[in-house]
Amino acid sequence: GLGLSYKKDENFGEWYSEVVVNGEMIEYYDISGCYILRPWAMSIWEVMQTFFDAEIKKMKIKNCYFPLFVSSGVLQKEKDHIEGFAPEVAWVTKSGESELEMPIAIRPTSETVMYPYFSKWIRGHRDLPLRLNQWCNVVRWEFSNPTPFIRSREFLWQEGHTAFATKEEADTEVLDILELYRRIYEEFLAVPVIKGKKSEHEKFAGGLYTTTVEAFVPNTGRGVQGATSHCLGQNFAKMFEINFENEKGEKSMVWQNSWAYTTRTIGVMIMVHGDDKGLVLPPKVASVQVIVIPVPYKDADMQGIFDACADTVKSLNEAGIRAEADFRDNYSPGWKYSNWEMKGVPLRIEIGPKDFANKQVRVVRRDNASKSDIPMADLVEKVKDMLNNVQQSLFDIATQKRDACIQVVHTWEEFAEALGQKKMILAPWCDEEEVEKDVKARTKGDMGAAKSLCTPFDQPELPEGTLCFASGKPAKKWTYWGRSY
Ligand SMILES: O=C(C[C@H]1NCCC[C@H]1O)Cn1cnc2c(c1=O)CCCC2
Ligand SMILES: [Mg+2]
Repeated sequence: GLGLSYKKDENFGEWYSEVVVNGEMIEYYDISGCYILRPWAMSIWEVMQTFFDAEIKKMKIKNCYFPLFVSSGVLQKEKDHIEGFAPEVAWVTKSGESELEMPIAIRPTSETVMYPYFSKWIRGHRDLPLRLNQWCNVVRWEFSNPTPFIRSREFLWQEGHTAFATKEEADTEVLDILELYRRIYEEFLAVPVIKGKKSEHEKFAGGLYTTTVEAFVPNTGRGVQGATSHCLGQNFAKMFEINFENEKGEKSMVWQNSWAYTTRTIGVMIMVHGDDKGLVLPPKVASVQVIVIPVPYKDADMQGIFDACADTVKSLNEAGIRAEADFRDNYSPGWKYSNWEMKGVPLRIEIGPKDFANKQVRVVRRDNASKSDIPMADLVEKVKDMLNNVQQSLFDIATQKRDACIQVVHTWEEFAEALGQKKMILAPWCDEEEVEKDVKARTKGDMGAAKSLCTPFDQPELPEGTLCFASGKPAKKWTYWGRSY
């Protein structure tokens, strides 16, 4: 039938797999871990891309495109960068029937593709800052359970790669980009995130430090890294000899950043807002914000009703609202209601004989199913307000639900209990990597181990003498912990 056969709160994994297909976002593909992004998903990616691309252009960052393929020698150049990840790298070994002389890697990320050319292009301080971005796909042959949008073997992203003369400039840009990522989640996807720094153990090994926006999925009690903005320090400059002559004529290495967000953003939004009727799309990213449906009646003036629907769509479109009408004559209104609810369209407008006679329309909100009758004369303003209310309400409710999952703890017992309750845990930590590894070891299990998610920039008060929840040593900071994707 039309509805979902799994409930979000009972079978989350099955609910998610079903809702991404029934909502016409994803089609499963015959290669495991690879998915077809249908237009209903691609349009969301494009809304975010339009915003982010415009913002980085304001920062004088330029788009480029580097090859998909990486030669083996270059890829192996940075051992710690690749060491832990080697099994994830996909290789081309043949063309047709013949073996390639040298296997060629498919980019899992583009540091090693780009940086030999950064070295060639950057000679003097006038060549700095060099700030490039590319919108592309990358391939990582993941083995843990593939999940549409959240963990796939190929995904779309943007990857920014920048080089500066000073660390200060790099540090500033890291946070400027992280703020854009926060805006993507909170202003577009209506998903609350926490800005913070990754631990030494969780950061990108090739970099100096990693900042992150951390989201959380209440249903699974798992944190999810929403996007990352790294300062690479001078590590890659050393490796790839990216030097410049500064104003004093001295030769020095550049300071670099790299930053990315991916199509994982869409999966997080679905997990947070979706319900048992299907997707629930925040208006900002919905390619159809309002669907207008004629409600036929046996001897009613249907032409008048169809015209009213067309006029409604026209006036909404002229006001910049993405509206469509569903005139398909082979489906009942009831079928259409369920179909567009499954696809998560924020507002539905019904126009039947009574509405038409009273020069009003019936508006139904997808997020809370509330109904209201609006005079046609006030329609555009009222719909604009309703769309803003839906956007804000989705964010407020998601924030309340996320906050309800946060548990502050001081001892291991409290930590273990909160973990069992699928919480995101805020705990005082001594900031020692050995202790972090110990937490992972002590929480290993079939649900996956707990790990540090981030040390929030917004630090609560840490009273003198507070002890680390895991080691009992003097705590240095408050850190979020939990299971993650
Ligand atoms: O990709 C990065 C760092 C950086 N890459 C560029 C964009 C920002 C940020 O993601 C880390 N990383 C993750 N995953 C992998 C690699 C890797 O370098 C390399 C090998 C395959 C898997
Ligand atoms: Mg990975």
